[in-house]
Amino acid sequence: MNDRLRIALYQPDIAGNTGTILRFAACLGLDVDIVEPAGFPISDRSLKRAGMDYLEMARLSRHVDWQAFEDWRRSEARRLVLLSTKAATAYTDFAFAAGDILLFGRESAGVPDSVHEAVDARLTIPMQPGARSINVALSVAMAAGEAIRQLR
Ligand SMILES: C[S@@+](CC[C@H](N)C(=O)[O-])C[C@H]1O[C@@H](n2cnc3c(N)ncnc32)[C@H](O)[C@@H]1O
Repeated sequence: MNDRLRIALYQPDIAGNTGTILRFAACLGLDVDIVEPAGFPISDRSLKRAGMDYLEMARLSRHVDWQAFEDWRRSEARRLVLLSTKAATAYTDFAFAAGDILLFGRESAGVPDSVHEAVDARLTIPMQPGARSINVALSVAMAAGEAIRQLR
């Protein structure tokens, strides 16, 4: 196993967000996992528009479903760290480690309870009272930015 940070997207359903995240990850040297099914084909025009030519640089692994992703992750002995609006620990209070996978939920529904329970840690980005959630690509940038800051 290499010690790069990874970004995992659970069944993403907005192609433009995934393209933005793939561009971000390519620029920063992060690997990306997509846990399928996604709500769009990987050839989607919005994904290509947001990811631009950075898609060619992106290190993307696709997993056919959650079980396939989990089997692979356990074989690599990587920690899985979920970013969730329902977590109690602030992402800035967590000690990230090399090789961690930061997991983000789908835009429409986050992750199911079974996934919430399967992870090693659950973190939140504190928001103002009444705010529901941050765009998933922005939450990737915030959490990955903090992990990179700690591990630099
Ligand atoms: C648009 S949000 C999902 C909203 C969904 N209705 C829910 O209740 O989870 C998409 C993903 O972005 C991440 N996210 C958004 N805001 C967040 C926050 N304040 N803290 C941590 N993660 C957040 C989470 O991974 C979330 O599953």
